[in-house]
Amino acid sequence: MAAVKIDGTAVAADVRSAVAAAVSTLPGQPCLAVVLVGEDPASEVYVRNKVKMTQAAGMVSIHHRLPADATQGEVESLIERLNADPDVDGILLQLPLPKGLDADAAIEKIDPDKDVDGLTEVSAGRLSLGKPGLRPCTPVGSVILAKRALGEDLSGKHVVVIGRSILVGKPAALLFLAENCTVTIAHSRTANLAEVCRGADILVPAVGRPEMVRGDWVKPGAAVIDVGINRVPAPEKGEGKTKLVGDAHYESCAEVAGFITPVPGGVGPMTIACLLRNTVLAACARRGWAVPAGL
Ligand SMILES: Nc1nc2c(c(=O)[nH]1)N[C@@H](CN(C=O)c1ccc(C(=O)N[C@@H](CCC(=O)O)C(=O)O)cc1)CN2
Repeated sequence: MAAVKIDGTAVAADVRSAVAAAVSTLPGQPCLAVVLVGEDPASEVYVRNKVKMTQAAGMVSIHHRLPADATQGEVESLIERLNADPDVDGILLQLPLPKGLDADAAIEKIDPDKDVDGLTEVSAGRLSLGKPGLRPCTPVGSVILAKRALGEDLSGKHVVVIGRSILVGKPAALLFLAENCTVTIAHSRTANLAEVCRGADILVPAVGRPEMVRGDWVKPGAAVIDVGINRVPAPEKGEGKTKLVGDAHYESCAEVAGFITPVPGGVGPMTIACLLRNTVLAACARRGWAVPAGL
């Protein structure tokens, strides 16, 4: 039987609606500042969408652009200005940064209470200690989609996350652990990777290797939450054309899985929706507002 497709675009729209409804009940407007350095075309699109969706949710959007030859000092002093600005609730530094800039050092300058990407060491520490804090957006989106597939209670499910990146793999593993799942982090040195994956009730490929996970890696009925977004050549669409594929080979995995997220239209759209949610949570925590119900 073919897997049920989990429509991340629709779930993300639900999350954005819940954010907009929550914002309309707040005593003020949360504000998100997005910093884009350079002219990476994909980043331009993501930032444009972030600005548009922030405004559509009733929040204030500030967009700062720096040239590709901006210095580390210029990036960090902009972040420090945004830290000091009482009107700014969330700061997002769009990644990747142009070559020559140190993204980790720049991220570390972000006030953890405004770290709506959940990427600072303080945010990572809060997550690993199970303390309240802002959580990385894509991993949060992955957990929400897993719950849409399998129900709110994920306790006891065996989750295999493939990949150990700071942006996705490690925080996703910790978030599933917080849901009382049994979590395995697999990676490039994992022995018998296919066999490890076949043990998963929830399989989360997050390695950036196009269509690496095949149907025979999937336990019948499992949920595949595909975090990979890879642009690959698509000669079938014409010369020089490309398409997006996940880290899972959709057709073969869908034959075996119970649920699967597509690419595009799966985890990707959840990233911005969860960013908007984090901005509201950051604003409530900083300004002493109660978190509206439904968030
Ligand atoms: N500071 C950050 N930088 C980056 C992050 C991040 O979470 N924080 N993630 C990615 C880019 N990203 C948001 O910034 C992002 C990626 C993908 C999508 C998305 O909706 N993808 C669509 C396909 C879009 C397309 O056609 O190209 C999908 O999967 O359906 C949204 C946001 C790296 N940088």
